[in-house]
Amino acid sequence: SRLLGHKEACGIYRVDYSDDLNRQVFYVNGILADKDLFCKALKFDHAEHCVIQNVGFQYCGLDLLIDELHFKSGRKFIHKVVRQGSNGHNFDDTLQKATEKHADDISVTPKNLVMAVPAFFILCCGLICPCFRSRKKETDQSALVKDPNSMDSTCSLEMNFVPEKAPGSPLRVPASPLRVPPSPSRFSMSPKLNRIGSIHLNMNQALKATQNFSSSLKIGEGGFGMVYKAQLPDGQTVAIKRAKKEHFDALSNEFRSEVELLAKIEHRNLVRLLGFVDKGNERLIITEYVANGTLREHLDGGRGKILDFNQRLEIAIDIAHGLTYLHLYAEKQIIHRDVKSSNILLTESMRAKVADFGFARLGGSDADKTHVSTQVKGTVGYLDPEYMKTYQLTPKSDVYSFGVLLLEVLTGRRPVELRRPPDERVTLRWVFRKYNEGSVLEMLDPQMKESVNGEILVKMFGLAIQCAAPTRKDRPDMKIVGEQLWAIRMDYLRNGRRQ
Ligand SMILES: Nc1ncnc2c1ncn2[C@@H]1O[C@H](COP(=O)(O)OP(=O)(O)OP(=O)(O)O)[C@@H](O)[C@H]1O
Repeated sequence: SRLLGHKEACGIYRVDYSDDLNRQVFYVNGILADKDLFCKALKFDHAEHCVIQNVGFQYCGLDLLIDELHFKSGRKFIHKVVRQGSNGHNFDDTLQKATEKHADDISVTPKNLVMAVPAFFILCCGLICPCFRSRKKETDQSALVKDPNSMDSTCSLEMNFVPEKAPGSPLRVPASPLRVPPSPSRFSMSPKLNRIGSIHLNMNQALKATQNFSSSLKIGEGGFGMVYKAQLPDGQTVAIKRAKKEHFDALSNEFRSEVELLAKIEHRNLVRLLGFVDKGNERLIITEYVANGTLREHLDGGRGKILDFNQRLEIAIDIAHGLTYLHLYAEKQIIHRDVKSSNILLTESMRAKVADFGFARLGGSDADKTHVSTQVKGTVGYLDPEYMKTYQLTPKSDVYSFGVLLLEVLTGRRPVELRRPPDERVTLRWVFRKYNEGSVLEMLDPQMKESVNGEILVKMFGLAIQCAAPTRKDRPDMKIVGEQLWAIRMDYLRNGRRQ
């Protein structure tokens, strides 16, 4: 048998484990796995004469090998070993896919995460400024490499509106070309958008629906501007986002991007675009109204009842499904770019919808194109460090943000909490340390009174950490994340509640 050092290629599977405080956690190709699968992978590699240091043979009936190995005392984490594999089935298929994709990669080791996290922290501190938000101006470099498909390169978007002086015209205008006045201006109707059958409001109608943008109907405010709850004559309640005037120039691309992207998608876990107004000094987006506030508000306890664990799991699954749709099933791949808890809206039945596509970008459409080069946008604390470094945007940037968000869901903490002691300020860093110490129970949101089985928590935290891996190739696809969460939920419902 060969004794391998780090990063040497051998075997089909990359196997990792940790056994802090007698809690064993197994991974195969960076994905949480049960012991059987772990041992299967390990034995396979062993049969291939690939033996790795500290890999947990003792759990798999391979004790004879232990003497050959130089086990260190205390915590053990290991790694790396990848080679082209053979076809498997079920979970093996996933592993196989991951194996092929990760061939040259460094996996999420404590070592490289520990190295990445201070860098992440430094970045956070550098970017934190007055608000926790970074919307960097486009750099020369990114402008040069900008993808032609990027929304930023759209010169003008023709917008859709009904003439303002159409007395008595219904607010909901059926999509009919006959209603579309041809207009030479850049605000004229887009045939493509008109076909989607959105609600079309003119400014008078929008003013009426929002009672002149009454502060009593204001439901929120974001970077884009104010958001109002509005009632249409047919009784339908909608949300209307109104751009701040001073941001018109800066927001024009964002506005167009949001309208175009939202217009194309329909999924129960994504906030639906219903209409838009782009007229003179006003830019409005009309979306479905989601009644129960943001996920962040619920985590902060600002909505009364504290989310229970099952609700948190369902919310995480909903978000994963919404993002999977954007990444895989939308007409064109869409990368959200601003996945965060304040962009998740909850319905009355506590189902989650992903909102705010203001930063969204179309992903690479060519088969061989893996990323879009674009300006860095998003929110500090959620930003993929690799994207910040390379300007290369892929769906894995959303996976990273989702990982950070999942930690919020589990701990209730924000990604960065400056009022905490220094070693707890960056939630991801704190979680990683606690996770390695085997203290998962201590990380659970203290507002949540119920007890959750430690095994379930290990899986959840493990998945979140993996999503937030510093290198994108070590992060699972959103679809796999959804499947994993689903499996964890099944497990939880069967036997995850602690007595
Ligand atoms: N469709 C909606 N239904 C109900 N409430 C909404 C809707 N959209 C937004 N809101 C409310 O308005 C607030 C502001 O939303 P908005 O998307 O403009 O900003 P944000 O996401 O909080 O911040 P930013 O846009 O700067 O990232 C939200 O936090 C939410 O409370």
